[in-house]
Order: sequence, then structure tokens, then C-alpha cells
Amino acid sequence: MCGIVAVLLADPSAAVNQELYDSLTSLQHRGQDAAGIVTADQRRRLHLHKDNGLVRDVFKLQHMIQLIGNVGLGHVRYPTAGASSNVQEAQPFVTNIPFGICLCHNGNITNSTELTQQLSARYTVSTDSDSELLLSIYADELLRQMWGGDKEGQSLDQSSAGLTVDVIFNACRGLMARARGGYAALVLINGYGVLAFRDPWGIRPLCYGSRNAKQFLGTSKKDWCVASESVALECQEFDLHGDVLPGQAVFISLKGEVTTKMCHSSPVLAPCIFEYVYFGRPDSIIDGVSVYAARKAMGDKLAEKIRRLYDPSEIDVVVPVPETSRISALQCAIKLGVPYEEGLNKNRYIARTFIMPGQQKRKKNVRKKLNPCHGVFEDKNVMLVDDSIVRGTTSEQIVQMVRSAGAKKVFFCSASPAIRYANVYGIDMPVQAELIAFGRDEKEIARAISADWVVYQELDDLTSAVRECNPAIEFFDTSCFNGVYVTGDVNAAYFQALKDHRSDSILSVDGGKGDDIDSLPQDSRGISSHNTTSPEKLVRKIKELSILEGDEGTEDKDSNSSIGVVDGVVAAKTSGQLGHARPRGRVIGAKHRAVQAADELAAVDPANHPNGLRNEDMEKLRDRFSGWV
Ligand SMILES: O=P(O)(O)OC[C@H]1O[C@H](OP(=O)(O)OP(=O)(O)O)[C@H](O)[C@@H]1O
Ligand SMILES: NC(=O)CC[C@H](N)C(=O)O
Repeated sequence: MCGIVAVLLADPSAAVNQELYDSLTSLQHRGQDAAGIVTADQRRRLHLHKDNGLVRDVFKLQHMIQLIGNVGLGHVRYPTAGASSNVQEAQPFVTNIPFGICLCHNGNITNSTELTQQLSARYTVSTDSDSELLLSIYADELLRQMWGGDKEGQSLDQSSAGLTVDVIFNACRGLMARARGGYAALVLINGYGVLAFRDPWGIRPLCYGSRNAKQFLGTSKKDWCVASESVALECQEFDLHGDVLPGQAVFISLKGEVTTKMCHSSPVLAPCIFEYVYFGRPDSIIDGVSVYAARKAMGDKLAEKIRRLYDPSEIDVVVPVPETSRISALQCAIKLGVPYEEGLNKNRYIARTFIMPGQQKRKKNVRKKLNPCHGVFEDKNVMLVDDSIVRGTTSEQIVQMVRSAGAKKVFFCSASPAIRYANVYGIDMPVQAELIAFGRDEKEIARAISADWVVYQELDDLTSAVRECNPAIEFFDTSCFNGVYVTGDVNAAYFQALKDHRSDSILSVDGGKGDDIDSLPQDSRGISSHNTTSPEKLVRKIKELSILEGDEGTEDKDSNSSIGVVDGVVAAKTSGQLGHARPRGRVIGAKHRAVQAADELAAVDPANHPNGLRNEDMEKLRDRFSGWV
């Protein structure tokens, strides 16, 4: 789930960079892998900075001062296509022709293969990102409209070469006819304004609002903001006007004129219900639903189900699995009349684990993130409440942890139903078999996570909990719970392709050992994402070398031993990260280069460092590769 934001300031001399940065920090919970900002200045120059990492790591003073202009877009990424390590796939994407168009996107396109084929005949497709495709389609549609399409309508600019508001919307209509899946997107058309649109099912959220422009108080001039969640608006003191409707596009010109248009003939609102379960911040309002209120209602319904199945007097204490489950867990405890205790302490410096790339990394970080407060569990029957159980990474470890802390019995409840199906609309759960509830009933799941019993929310209860907060929502995307895909276009071949390209085993060719470097918080790695060498930058460089030199490589029959040389350092990691980003020949070519590079680093033998690399090793790495970054 990515976070997207656009800000347009009425004062042409005002700088938008800090507003975008601040908005992105309030959307950080939606994506931790990469961040980017693009701005446009009065000379129609575009300024872009994007990199892997959290917002605070990606943007340093030297980058911020380059981001000139009063209008811009921002993005935080949680990849569902391409590679988490590939900085080329960080967003926004930019194309110079026509006008200079920048795009950022939250969601996932389900007909990427077909679109890539269509586009690559006439355009360059440089990455595996579906968002790049979306940008190319929009540019393509705009060109079609201007060359051959309807030129009627309000002119935006005397010298605008046929660009009218109608052309902008017609291009969006064309895009919606071609792109399938879930998408909320922001497009900056340089010199003209920002277009915001949402797929015809409104699967991914998008809202907008305005505030009186500080420099023009007493006039009607307004600053505008469009973002994934209302919290990004509120923190910048924008008033929420509402959500972009499914299939609708909203165009805000640089003069602050707002035009909305429906770009699809049969839109139906079916927002992703997992936004309310996990992704959204509780202080956000999404499609008229307070995420906080929805989570409280989930707690009520969960308590009712527990009461139907078990005697609450057998539960001594209810403990949430922080962070997201807290609201539901507290309400559930109140409803059951059982004491609530914050028995698991969350290390606030460890980010969200579910949206981290790679199962090994997620696993390691759960233990670092949560630790029991012992007195809470000793000799107690404990009921743990989480918002969801996805791969079971968290629940499995937490049950053990709580038992070690002295619990007599451990019951585990989920405020959402069992997740048994893949998600294809922007949540990275591509493969059913990786889900702990796939092919298991409650008893088997309890056994798998070593709990005494497990209770899941009923799907009808979940939808009612959210609908109670906004009865106008008739439908939801509930695909990960019931396998019903609202866009109707996903089939067995699509799932097979996802499995082939995005399963954990494919994404972690290094078996997770190389994740040691990544799983450390940035600061303690002895490297930062700027100025010094990072594994990500090495990956990039090695990739570049292998591609520039056209080295397709040869099949490495002895790949295990080759990887073994560098296991846990850079090369295995490199080949792992390249594994899904490039065709196999290139991967192998890159792997050879990586192995060569690592051979030169013989001094850095991971076998001597079972607990990870030391600073001196990192220095060797840095010295060796200093010319590369
Ligand atoms: O079954 P799993 O695969 O472990 O996934 C589910 C867990 O992941 C999430 O936690 P996360 O740390 O991402 O976020 P949070 O701190 O906001 O709860 C979620 O809240 C569950 O605890
Ligand atoms: N989770 C998302 O919204 C991902 C956006 C896009 N599909 C990417 O992988 O970058």
C-alpha cells in the first residue's frame, strides 16, 4: 500500500517541498521501502528526488533545497510490482513528453503484461513497475487526444498546443478503459496543474481538500492538497472536501480552479476493506468512515463472536498485539468485561513488519519489535488480539513469547476474518500458499501457531462494522477474505504468474541470510543511504554494470557454491534482489559480477560474523566500492 500526495500552493513564490515532506511523514505507515518528491517551478523546470528508505532518510537538506516550486507530488512506496530494492521503481515517475508529466500511484494494475506489450511497441518501458505503465498510458492518451481527439473545450493556455481541461479528462477516460486493477493516482502536468483519479471501483483511497492561502488571506485564493488519507491533509491544516469518487477525476489548475468529471460509465464504490483493518491510520476518514470508529466496531463484533463460542470468565486478561490492533482489542475487552493490559511493548523505532520485504526480514523484526512485560502474563490465561493474521509471522512468535513469559493458556483472536486468498490490488500478498490460513481451519491454525484456540471475525461482521460508520457503502473489496475479485479480470494464469514472480521464495533467492544487513535499523548498520556505500547502492551499480556491458552471463551450474562464497554479504543479496527484476540471463550475469566483487572482499567472510557484519567490514566494503556511488 503506497501513500501519495499532491500539494498546490496559490502563491507562486511559495515553496511546496516542506509541505510534501511533512505530508509524506504522515503517510509513512503506507510504505517504508522508498520515498520520492517531484516539484515544478515557475520556469517549468521539474525537480525530482527519490531513493530507497524512509522519508527521513531519503530527504536531506541537500535534496530539499533542490526541490523548488509551488506545486509537487510525493510518494512513499510499498512495492507490489517490481523490486523493493530498485530505486528506478521508486516514485514519482516522470516523462518529458508531452509537457512534462509526473505520476505517483497507489495500487496494483492487473493487466500489466498486456499493457507492457501494447506500450513497448512505441515507448520505452524501463522497469517492472506498473506505475510506470500508468504514466506511459496517460501520456499516450494525452497525445492521442491532442493529435486526433476532441479539441473542444476550455483552453488552459493560449500556447497550450491543444491542451484543454476536456483533453485532460478524455485522456483519463482513455486510461480507465485500458488499465485494470486498483489505482489511485496523481498526475502533475507541468505548467497546467494536477489531475487526481481513482479506479472505477474506488479500491484504493484518495481524498482532497483546501485551505485559505496564507499569503492571500481575505481573498478567495486557496491552497489545495490531494492525498491517500485525510490525515495528510489535516496535519497540514487543509479542510477535507471529500473523496475522489470511483471512476472520477479531479483537475486542479495552477490557478486553483477545480473541475471534476466522471471518466467511467459504470463506477461502483467497493473500497478495500483491509484499509480499515490495517492500512489506514486510525485518525483518518476514508470514504466517509472514521478508521478509528470502524476498528472499535470490529472489537464489538469480535467480542460477540467470542462470547458465542467460549466462556469469557476463562480469560484473565486481554492483550493487544501492537500497534494497529489496540483499538479493537480494547473495545473487545470492554465488551467481554475482561481486564485489558498493554502487555507487549512495542519498540517504536522498528517499522511495520508486515509491509517489510522478505519473510526472513519480517520474522527477525517481529522479535525486535515486540517484547513482553512479564508481570502481565504470569499464571494467566491470556487472550491476544491482533488486527489480522496474514502469514502468521507475528502470531507464531508472540504466542511463544507470551508462554515464555509465564502464561498458562494463550488464546489468539483476529479482528478480521481468516485471510485465505491472494490480494492483487495493492497489498503484497500475492501467493495463497504463503498465508497461514490457506488450507487450514481454526483448529489447524491454532496448532500451527501453538495457541490453545483461535477465533477470527466473521466477514459479515467485518463489513457491518465498517458499514455502520457509513451506510452508503454497499460493497467492499474483500478479496483476501473470500476470493471475490471485484474487477472480474483475475484468473488462474494471473495467479500463476504472481507465484512465479512474487512468491517469497523467488524474492529471497539468498535464503534470507543476506537480510542481516537490511534488518538492522539504518543507523546501526554503520552506513546511511547517502554519501556512503549501502548494499542497495551496490545492487544498483552491479545491475548497471551487467546491463551496460551487455553481459548476459552463462548458466551457473554451481550456483550454490558461488553464492556460498559471499553468502550473507553483498553478492548473494545482490543476486537475490536482482532475481525478480531482470530476466534470468541478466541475473546470472550480475551474479557472476557480484561474486567476483565479493571474491575481492575475501577479508569480509560472513562465516566469521554470525551476528552480522561489523563496522570495520562495512568500511572495507565502502573503500572497495567508494568509486561506485
Ligand atoms: O501474520 P503476519 O504476516 O505477521 O501479519 C500480520 C501482522 O502484521 C501487522 O503488524 P505490523 O508490524 O506490520 O504493523 P502494526 O505495528 O501497525 O500493527 C499486523 O498488525 C499483524 O500484527
Ligand atoms: N502498494 C502500492 O500501492 C504499490 C504501487 C506500485 N504497484 C508499486 O509497486 O510501486
